[in-house]
Amino acid sequence: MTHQIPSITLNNGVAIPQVGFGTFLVAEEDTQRVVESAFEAGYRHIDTAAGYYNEAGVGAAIKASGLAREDVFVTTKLRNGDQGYESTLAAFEASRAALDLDVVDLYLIHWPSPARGLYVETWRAFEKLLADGAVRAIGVSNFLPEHLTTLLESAEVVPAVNQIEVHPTFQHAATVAASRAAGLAIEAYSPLGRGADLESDVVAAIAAAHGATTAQVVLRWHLQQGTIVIPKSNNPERIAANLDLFGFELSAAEVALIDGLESGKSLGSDPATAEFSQFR
Ligand SMILES: NC(=O)C1=CN([C@@H]2O[C@H](COP(=O)(O)OP(=O)(O)OC[C@H]3O[C@@H](n4cnc5c(N)ncnc54)[C@H](OP(=O)(O)O)[C@@H]3O)[C@@H](O)[C@H]2O)C=CC1
Ligand SMILES: O=C(O)C(=O)[C@@H](O)[C@H](O)C(=O)CO
Repeated sequence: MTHQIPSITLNNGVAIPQVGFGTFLVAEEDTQRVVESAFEAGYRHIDTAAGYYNEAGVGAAIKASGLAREDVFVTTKLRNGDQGYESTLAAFEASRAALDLDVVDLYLIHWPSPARGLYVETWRAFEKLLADGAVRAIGVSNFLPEHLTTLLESAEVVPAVNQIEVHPTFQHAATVAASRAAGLAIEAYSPLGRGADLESDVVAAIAAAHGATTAQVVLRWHLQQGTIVIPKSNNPERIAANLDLFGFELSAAEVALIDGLESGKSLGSDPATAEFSQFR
């Protein structure tokens, strides 16, 4: 099945496919196979991170796929423990080598890690990587409005994206609004609520009305708000189905019903305090 995946144009003119494939918890030894199957299903945007320890598998899949480099969009992220000017530049080189790429499409500060007090200095290194042409776009992840405000006070380049937890039961409205107001695109991580939001009766009823899966309905809800999504699955049928999103449209009333599922309960960690040992 081939899909026409729409792109979002970032604030520096770079186009990012609106649906990408997430690779958190895909083991290094499985990554090449899983990412190759994502390419076969039609994905052209892969989301990895130094802290996922699978960048080499992503790079191997790109090589094995035979796809033209310009047809694949790769995001990776800086580990918390690598924040700082020189350490960021060194960590980027390690990621670039693991991915076996000359240029990374999008590089993100994975978490603000405010206890370290280094994200502003780290951003200066990101700006250098962008100026040097080593990356096509730079952005942040898990930045709350207060972190964006601090960063923007001294940033020369406005981040292109904020990759944050967004799904029907946790819509993160204040952070989405602050990010969009500053010109950042929103990338929703855990877009399916790690599978939990698919259990909703509201979503199930809408899915039945469209002859779609619950995951397709939730992903359409994101897409119709201009949000970039990076669902993850290890299951080949779900990998394919999660990209088959362009044969139906939710009505405004259906979107509003899903909006009503907000619970305020995050499934992840609080960016104000999270540090993460695996991202040391
Ligand atoms: N920047 C950050 O801090 C973070 C970034 N991320 C990124 O976002 C990606 C996605 O987020 P993630 O937390 O994995 O959560 P998702 O919302 O993508 O949910 C993944 C879960 O949903 C299940 N699932 C996927 N598709 C379907 C389907 N069609 N029907 C039923 N169940 C389904 C998967 O199971 P199965 O595999 O069995 O299909 C898996 O258990 C990550 O892989 C990572 O790349 C995630 C967290 C934090
Ligand atoms: O997946 C990521 O990118 C994350 O940062 C999180 O999933 C984080 O590692 C976490 O939630 C650990 O429990």
